[in-house]
Amino acid sequence: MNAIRVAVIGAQGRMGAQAVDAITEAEGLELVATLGSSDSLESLLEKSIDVAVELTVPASTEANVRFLVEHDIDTVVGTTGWDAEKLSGLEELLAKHADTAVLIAPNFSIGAVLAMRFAELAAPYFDSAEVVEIHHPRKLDAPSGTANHTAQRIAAARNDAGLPPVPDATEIDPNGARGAVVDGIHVHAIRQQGMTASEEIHFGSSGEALTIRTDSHSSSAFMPGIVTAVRSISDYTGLLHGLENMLDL
Ligand SMILES: NC(=O)C1=CN([C@@H]2O[C@H](COP(=O)(O)OP(=O)(O)OC[C@H]3O[C@@H](n4cnc5c(N)ncnc54)[C@H](O)[C@@H]3O)[C@@H](O)[C@H]2O)C=CC1
Ligand SMILES: O=C(O)C1=N[C@H](C(=O)O)C[C@H](O)C1
Repeated sequence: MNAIRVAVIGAQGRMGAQAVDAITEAEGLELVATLGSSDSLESLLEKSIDVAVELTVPASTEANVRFLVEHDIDTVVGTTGWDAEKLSGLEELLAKHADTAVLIAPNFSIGAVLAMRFAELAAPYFDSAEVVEIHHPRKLDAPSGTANHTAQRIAAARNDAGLPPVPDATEIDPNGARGAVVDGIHVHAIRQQGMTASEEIHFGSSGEALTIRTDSHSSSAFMPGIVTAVRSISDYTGLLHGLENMLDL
């Protein structure tokens, strides 16, 4: 069987550099292009790329991914900053490229993917739910893509179960101490030197609490997920939001 021909975009970044190594070492994958911020995406078109891995910055990712879809290249995206409007625009574009797939994965770590699933399962059983994410201070966006995705999934599970809004008597909060609110779920972002990425999901009901925590101690946590996604994306078409869609969770 022919090797899957892979390009990494954002190859000089923290994630991109590790992805280059992981793809180079992975059986059945062949790294054929690495692009940095000054390289043109056009250069990919003569290289018969099967899968592009996009690990850049929130300001660049949408244009990069749209270019790749327009040229029918399956794409695995780790970059954050994908809001509902950008996702629906991408879905519309993918509808015109019926054989092409894009995975937008807020988090490639299996621990984080499972934590989100556990949170979704727990959500209908608790009155209160809040998300706390902790990242390195170089991170450009807040709340993290993972925290947004977690809050959205908790909110959807609560909604499906017919739960009312989370209880909260706060009337006075001039400085935003209650954090961001994503689909009715409060999300708090901490930036801490020495951290890679962590998330805590706090649930509470009368007399009890449940805390789910996931820690990524280094970017190596994300590499098996990237390799899995690159290997399986050709089995899909359209937009997949979250690695869980490829893991049968
Ligand atoms: N989904 C996941 O599991 C993970 C996602 N991330 C996300 O991945 C993204 C990248 O993270 P890091 O590698 O830590 O950031 P980074 O800042 O170290 O790397 C980003 C790289 O992209 C390059 N770049 C910017 N615009 C570009 C363009 N148009 N074309 C090509 N390269 C371009 C920059 O020059 C830089 O080298 C962030 O959005 C981060 O939140 C980070 C870790 C895990
Ligand atoms: O910027 C990071 O580092 C990370 N970004 C992703 C996010 O925003 O959720 C994934 C992980 O948390 C690391």
